[in-house]
Amino acid sequence: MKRGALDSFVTLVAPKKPKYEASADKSSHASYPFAIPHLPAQFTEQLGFAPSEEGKPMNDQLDLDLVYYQPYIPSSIASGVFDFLRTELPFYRVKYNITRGSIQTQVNTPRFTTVFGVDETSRFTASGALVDAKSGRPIEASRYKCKPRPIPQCLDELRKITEGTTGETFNFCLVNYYADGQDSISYHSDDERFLGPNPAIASFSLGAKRDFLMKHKPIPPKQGGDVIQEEPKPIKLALGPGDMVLMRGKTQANWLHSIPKRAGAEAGRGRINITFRKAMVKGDGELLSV
Ligand SMILES: O=C(O)CCC(=O)C(=O)O
Ligand SMILES: [Fe+2]
Repeated sequence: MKRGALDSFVTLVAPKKPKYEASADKSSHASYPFAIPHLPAQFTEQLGFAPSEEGKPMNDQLDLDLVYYQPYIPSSIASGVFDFLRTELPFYRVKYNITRGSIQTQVNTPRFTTVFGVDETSRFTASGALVDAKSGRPIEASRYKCKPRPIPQCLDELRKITEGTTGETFNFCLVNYYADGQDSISYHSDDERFLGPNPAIASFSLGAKRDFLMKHKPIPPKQGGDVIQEEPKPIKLALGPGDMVLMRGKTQANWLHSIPKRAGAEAGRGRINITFRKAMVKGDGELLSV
């Protein structure tokens, strides 16, 4: 499968009456298509009370290690933060080509995406230059196929609070926007090599309620023996606005997760998912599940 070019950036239609007061301060960088306003002060203040609820450990199933915050982001600001991010972040739809036989088809990823951050081998200076993490020297032009972009202040505020709560560190942020119930992500695990073994991923939900499905990967029969271990039962979390699921330990190595398409009352509404991850070594831009 050939990963193809990114669609051009789009500005999503602003809600009629934004539920936030836009800050005059903005994050700017040569890699952004436009400046991204800082998190409105009212949201930053309310995030001081996060997490709203204590996290519930979910580790009673084979290879499963989750902490479920229901919610993490205070409900007083959840819908405002959704509107803010939907309006102010530079979302795009990733397109790629698949070839079946001799026929090439272009596939649209069924959701909008935007990615920020850089792995541990590099860092951004205060002026926005990308340098080698150890030497502080400018990195060679060939290091990255896709130019990394610094995490804008509005997401970095949430990243820092999440680090404090979870005791994990994050340097990478992927945001998904599901415009309606037709948008989805198929079963996958976030086990890319650049995330290292046993990655911790903090995954936030805003906007429409959507089901987060998890199932254990097939367990191969034990070699030389007749012991067949059954996979644990699948899990369904009905993620609501402000919820956060921390996935860690052996979860990614052994479980798959997905957000299926959805019909019904919530299908007309959009949903935003923010994931914080820690990229250990440089990746290949391979963060793509359909
Ligand atoms: O939208 C979600 O809750 C999950 C997104 C996800 O699994 C991913 O981006 O890897
Ligand atoms: Fe994922």
